Amino acid sequence: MQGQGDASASVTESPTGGRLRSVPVCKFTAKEPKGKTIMKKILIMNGPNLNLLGVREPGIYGKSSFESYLPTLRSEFADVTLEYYQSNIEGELINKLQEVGFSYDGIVLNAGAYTHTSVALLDCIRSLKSPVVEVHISNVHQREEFRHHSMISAGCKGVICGFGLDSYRLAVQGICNS
Ligand SMILES: O=C1C[C@@](O)(C(=O)O)C[C@@H](O)[C@@H]1O
Repeated sequence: MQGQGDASASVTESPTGGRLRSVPVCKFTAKEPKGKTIMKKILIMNGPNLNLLGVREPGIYGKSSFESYLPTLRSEFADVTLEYYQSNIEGELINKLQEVGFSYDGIVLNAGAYTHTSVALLDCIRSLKSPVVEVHISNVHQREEFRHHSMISAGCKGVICGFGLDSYRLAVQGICNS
């Protein structure tokens, strides 16, 4: 928590007659009134084709849309503001990451197929202050070989895959715990 500092320096006589300059002291006062809790802010971001969850390959990704899962997730983290953003466009994902990535407590990112291709997303993630957790619904390591490599993992705090939509809950929990 940040507070407003009141820095002051003073000069005193030392026992040996010399003059001592004291180190400036910061007296911090909490900005928030007592009892007010500050909600953590986490963005959940889905990349291309994840707007089709529930419709797209249900045998792999399940039968629920993300929008229908979100209220359950929010109710499990009542003390966290969980925002949601989806785009099929790489540049839009980057714009959003840059917008929130210097102030939010964390980002849960399922970059979809951009996971396996996007140097631009990796560069962006590496530029941010907020921790990013990479998420996949499916276990990408049990699937085609081109899904085994992630371009973005190296910039992420952690990776969760293979737990269906529960992967998102585990990622939010991971951010809250760290
Ligand atoms: O779009 C997706 C979804 C995915 O990220 C997953 O959540 O399992 C796995 C990716 O390989 C794929 O391109």
